[in-house]
Amino acid sequence: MKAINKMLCLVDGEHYLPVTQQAIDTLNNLEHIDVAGAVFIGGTEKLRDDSEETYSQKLGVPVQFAEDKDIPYDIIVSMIRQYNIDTVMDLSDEPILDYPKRFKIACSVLNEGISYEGPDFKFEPVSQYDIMKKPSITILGTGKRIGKTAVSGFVSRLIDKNNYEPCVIAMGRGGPSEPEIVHGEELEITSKFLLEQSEKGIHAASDHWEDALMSRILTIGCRRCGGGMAGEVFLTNMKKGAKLANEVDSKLAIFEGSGAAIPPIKTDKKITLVGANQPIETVTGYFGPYRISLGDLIILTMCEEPMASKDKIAKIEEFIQEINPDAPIISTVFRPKPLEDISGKNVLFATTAPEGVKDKLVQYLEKNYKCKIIGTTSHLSNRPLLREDMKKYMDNADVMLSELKAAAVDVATKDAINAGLDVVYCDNIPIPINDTYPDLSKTIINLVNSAIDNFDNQI
Ligand SMILES: Nc1ncnc2c1ncn2[C@@H]1O[C@H](COP(=O)(O)OP(=O)(O)OP(=O)(O)O)[C@@H](O)[C@H]1O
Ligand SMILES: O=C(O)[C@@H](COP(=O)(O)O)OP(=O)(O)O
Repeated sequence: MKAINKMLCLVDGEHYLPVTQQAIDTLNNLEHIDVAGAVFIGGTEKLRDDSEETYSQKLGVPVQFAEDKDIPYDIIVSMIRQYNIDTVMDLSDEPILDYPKRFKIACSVLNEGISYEGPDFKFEPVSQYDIMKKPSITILGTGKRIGKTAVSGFVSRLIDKNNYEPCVIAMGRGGPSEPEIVHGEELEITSKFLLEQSEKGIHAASDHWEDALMSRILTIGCRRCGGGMAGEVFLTNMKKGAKLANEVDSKLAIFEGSGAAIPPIKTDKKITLVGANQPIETVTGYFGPYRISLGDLIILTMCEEPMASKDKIAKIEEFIQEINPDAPIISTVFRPKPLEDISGKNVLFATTAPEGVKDKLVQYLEKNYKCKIIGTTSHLSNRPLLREDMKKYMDNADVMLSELKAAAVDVATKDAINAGLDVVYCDNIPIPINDTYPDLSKTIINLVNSAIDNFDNQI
């Protein structure tokens, strides 16, 4: 049986009161809707009386007024809680609400776990299915390639080393049709093995292969198609993957988002990744604040020039602090870490990192891994350009060093093996930009411990 939908309406004084009243009556006349209250969010053009009492009487529902000229985001949230609201219905419009204000309302409403609707839109909080029978965490992000897999690898290795026995469940747009277990803890995942997988038609650079190779733990690969503005996916088999995660030999599950899509599984704690390289409005506007508010720990990635200036990093940190004051924030950069010894070798380095940081990464590799980088390509995700770049340098290289992403297997690994090169894969390690931030490893262990406490307290 369908439950009654308790609504909170957003109204304004730019509408003539009888018009708003008709809209509320129309909603209330529907059997499944109960308008439990209204928030007067501003506007005086057609306002004849500005008392909460008169408005409440005329509209037939409790009304609260904005106390100042800005949109009363806090009153909307407090009324949602007070009246146990299911849906916020927007009966206002320009000029009181513009797009940025509506997104801000949407983030506040979705954060309360309810829907925000207007005449031609409906936003819903991301699905969170309650499946897990062991402690779990989520790693989600505000965009594509901002380092979820890199951080997930760092987290899994760290907690594995500390005997928490994690497994990782990843979903990707190249993931398998049935959730697939990869025993990273047992399998020897070599370049030849990955190439064999790729030749069977599998996306062998998919996130769960990367996780398994980089972290040497059990991973479960899932797929997803599409991603909504607030992080919902159109299709995924991650629910099945979560059930599998309950059964496998591990004590803690790490769910990894894909792009800006959020794993649809209810977990005990969440880490939100924010890319300092992203346009600032993607972080501070649209559904960036929603994702940031979901995090119990916020890791800012790519915090260096040319992706982000000091000023931009400070602005993002300040914004995060304002909207999610309880979550620790740690600003980081990534540095490459080859999985095998490449000292003394002539290396061709393939990455998806932007051209602008290439020189920094090359210097870092040469200094820390005593190799000679004789050529690089940042075209790992563009097969024709990658092939062209590889041809230029392959004759002089001993080793193909590549991230395990995009065309790393079907092009980089394949062509390198054919040319007689050794293939070594390369991880990306998050490193805090200075020591004013909380210690990354300790903060992650604290988060994992509180996820375990949270799980234990719910049993
Ligand atoms: N110093 C750096 N500066 C900028 N980008 C870097 C740097 N080092 C590595 N990168 C890039 O950061 C990205 C991290 O990718 P990763 O797969 O971890 O992100 P993701 O958020 O999991 O991506 P997806 O959305 O595909 O799941 C890679 O493209 C990598 O090349
Ligand atoms: O298909 C996958 O597993 C990932 C990784 O793809 P590549 O990095 O290998 O392209 O794609 P996602 O949908 O998360 O962007």
